[in-house]
Amino acid sequence: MVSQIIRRLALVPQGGNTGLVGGSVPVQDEIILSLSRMNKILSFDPASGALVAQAGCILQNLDDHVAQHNFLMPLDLGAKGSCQIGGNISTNAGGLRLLRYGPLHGSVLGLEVVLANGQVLDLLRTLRKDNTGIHLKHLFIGSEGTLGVVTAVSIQCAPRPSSVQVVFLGLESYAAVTQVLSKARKMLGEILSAFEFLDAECMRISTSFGSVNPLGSAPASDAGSTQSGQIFPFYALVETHGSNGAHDREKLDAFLEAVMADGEACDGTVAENVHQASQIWKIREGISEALPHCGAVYKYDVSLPTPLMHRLVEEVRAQLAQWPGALALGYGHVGDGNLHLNIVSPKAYPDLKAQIEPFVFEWVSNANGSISAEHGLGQMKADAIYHTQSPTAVDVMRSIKNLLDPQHILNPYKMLPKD
Ligand SMILES: O=C(O)CC[C@@H](O)C(=O)O
Ligand SMILES: [Zn+2]
Repeated sequence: MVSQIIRRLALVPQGGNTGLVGGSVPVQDEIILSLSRMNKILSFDPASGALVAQAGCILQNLDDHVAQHNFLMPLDLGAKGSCQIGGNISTNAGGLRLLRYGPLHGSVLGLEVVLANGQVLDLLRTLRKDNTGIHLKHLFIGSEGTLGVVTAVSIQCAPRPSSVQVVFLGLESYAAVTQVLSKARKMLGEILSAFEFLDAECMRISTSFGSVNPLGSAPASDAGSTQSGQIFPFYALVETHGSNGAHDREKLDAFLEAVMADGEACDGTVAENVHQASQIWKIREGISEALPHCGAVYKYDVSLPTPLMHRLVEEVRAQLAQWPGALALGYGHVGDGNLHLNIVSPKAYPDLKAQIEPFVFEWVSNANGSISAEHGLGQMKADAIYHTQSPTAVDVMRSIKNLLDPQHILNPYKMLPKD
């Protein structure tokens, strides 16, 4: 660190390098600072659930560790087998169960951070409550390694649920997805742990690359669906985490019965075992992995008011006719108002991105949404920050950057726009 200050060499902190906006990839000649060998678990307190670990620990390994004490990491991502906790913190990763366990700003108890001047900022406490001045840890959660390098973390784990239930529903419209979401919030309340949706295009792509649609080959349901065996316009994956299997199942059955009886869902299935549950999750988690097999992929990760989420996909779709073979698909964390809009095309059309991207960003901005819900800005979206943040907010961010990293040696060219 000291020699870097003298030479002012720029560096890019890198964890599992699983990000989607180029935040951990050098732009010019920055040195990659890999955290991979800082992979020690420092302590776990089974009374409070506080875990202290170095930044290079892989999320899955941490979850396996706390599982021995019947706890669970408060975040879960498709990339859990390779992403690292330091990267998760630095990007404020959201993931599949934010709906239940909240954002990292709530569960991170403390951090150790190396500053640009080489000082170690020790904020590695395990306290739930600590109102002694400004909560500095929040500056480093989600600032993508531009203000300091996170080297260790203390995080609040949640009790591991003894009962996990997964339901998969086929629906006729996006409006039905939002109605079923309201019903899930009401009827499943405190046990609801995830509510994800995908459209028919996603189902087609995910099943072409190995996932199995549990509603695709099922016999007609009790609700009299005539559509089993076909692809529904929309699907919802609903998961519960609870502590009493019989009660949770009772609640889930009542929920399923209600959404069928009210005509909101056309078909549905409950996973009867862990294998079936993971097959259902594979449909959802497999989308992102399957997309690159379809050709060029343009990715958007936006926050929108829930009722508007799929309208954006439809409006983008209406514009794609001029690029033969290009498809827009929508899926994501509908319970968190987070849409993953992806466009795939058999070949890369240089003008597609140039025309569609401003349209998407302006649409999101007009709807008071965010152009980056959970993936961050990295190098790919940094210049789009003004679509979500005001010039005053960006000025404050720049001032903080200049204060903590006056030489701009920490992850330069990321998160903040060029001008
Ligand atoms: O690839 C994407 O667009 C989303 C990736 C990830 O955030 C997910 O929720 O699967
Ligand atoms: Zn996501």
